[in-house]
Amino acid sequence: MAKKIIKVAGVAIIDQDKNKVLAGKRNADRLVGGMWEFPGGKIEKGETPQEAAKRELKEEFHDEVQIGPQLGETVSYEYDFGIVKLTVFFAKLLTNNFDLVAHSEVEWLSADEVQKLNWTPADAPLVKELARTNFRDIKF
Ligand SMILES: Nc1nc2c([nH]c(=O)n2[C@H]2C[C@H](O)[C@@H](COP(=O)(O)OP(=O)(O)OP(=O)(O)O)O2)c(=O)[nH]1
Repeated sequence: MAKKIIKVAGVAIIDQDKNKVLAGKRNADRLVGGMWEFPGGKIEKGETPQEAAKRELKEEFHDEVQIGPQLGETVSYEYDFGIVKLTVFFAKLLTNNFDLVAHSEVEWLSADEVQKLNWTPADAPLVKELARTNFRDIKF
């Protein structure tokens, strides 16, 4: 049987003063648990990827974000449970609650630190792109 396509939107939250990006560690009991990711989740019917990203941030951190340009290209990655199509946007925080609902921890990283974490395999090309980005250059 053909594998299920799972459309996902995530955010690379950046702090342009500190020139850092935020990574979240997925709660251990979730699919692909314990790995680092771009906070976000599945795009629901009728939502744009940007709307999904904003909604997920509200659900996962109880925070509002402003969505900026896309990071790299949409990534397609085949897991045993389906094919994830992941679109990630740069974003900045408009609030600072950081209630951890879906993550066990978060970390702010400079571009040369991003590759030290154990990211989900789908994220590899996006993390590579982050590693060569100056977050201060991102325009909102
Ligand atoms: N948010 C996010 N998901 C990712 C990344 N990389 C990656 O492979 N995924 C996968 C893991 C999941 O299979 C899927 C996202 O689903 P999710 O479990 O986060 O979605 P959700 O919050 O809408 O749903 P759920 O846990 O309630 O089922 O995409 C990433 O960087 N960020």
